[in-house]
Amino acid sequence: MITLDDVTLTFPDGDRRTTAVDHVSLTAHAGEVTGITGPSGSGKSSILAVAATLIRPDSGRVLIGRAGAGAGADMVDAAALSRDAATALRRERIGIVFQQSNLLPSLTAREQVLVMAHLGGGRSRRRTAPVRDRVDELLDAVGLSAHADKRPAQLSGGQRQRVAIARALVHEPDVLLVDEPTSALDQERGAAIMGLIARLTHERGTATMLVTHDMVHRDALDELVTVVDGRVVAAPATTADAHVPGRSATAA
Ligand SMILES: Nc1ncnc2c1ncn2[C@@H]1O[C@H](COP(=O)(O)OP(=O)(O)OP(=O)(O)O)[C@@H](O)[C@H]1O
Repeated sequence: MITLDDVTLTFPDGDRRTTAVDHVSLTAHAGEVTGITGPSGSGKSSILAVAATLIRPDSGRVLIGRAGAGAGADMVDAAALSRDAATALRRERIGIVFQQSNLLPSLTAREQVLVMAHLGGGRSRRRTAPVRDRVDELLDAVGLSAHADKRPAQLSGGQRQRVAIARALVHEPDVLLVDEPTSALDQERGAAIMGLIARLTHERGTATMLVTHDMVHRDALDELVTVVDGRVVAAPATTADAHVPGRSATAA
């Protein structure tokens, strides 16, 4: 799981500071997709950057723990780590999928994932499996076995996102952070990517935090947090009892 505990983040803004994240507390549980939504500029990407240890917050804790670890035994406060230790934590325990898939143009789909598997430590719980087997298993899991030898230019936008997802999962991270995964996709491909993220999250037990402004894909989220002006305005709700404005109108 990952917990942001009373996190505040400000940025310099002329001679004052802008508060991008304002005392935010939220948790993404293992095996669940927690969506973060809200208007443009509300702080969604900033929350994700703090969760990813890419930006250190002004205050608050970023607690990361392994799925199944009892009573916080394996919890680390990423916000309190040195830069090097945060980098190591990110490599080993956090997978990140950005809006654009950021693939290397010269590498095939398989090579993109292999490179990531060889980079950094990682501490796969299935270390016994050779790296190549793990990579091929992941490519299969994201539905890309038939395209493993293609380069990004030969893949569709949705296929490129699938490679990015496989790459983010190759270390079997505790936490998966996903920023607007459907922004470059049409609705059908977007729904397929969201369904894939939900399935892999449930199967692999990752604590997935996913930024989206698009409630079309609400059903793929287990929980939903709404952020306005850097603050959480709606507590996480389960799929069963969440009321999403406009959802019933869409269904009608
Ligand atoms: N690097 C930065 N330097 C200064 N201000 C920043 C920086 N990054 C974000 N901000 C400010 O912090 C606030 C939150 O921005 P953020 O990008 O987190 O919002 P967002 O909800 O992800 O927006 P969008 O949906 O448009 O991507 C905004 O006021 C933005 O201008």
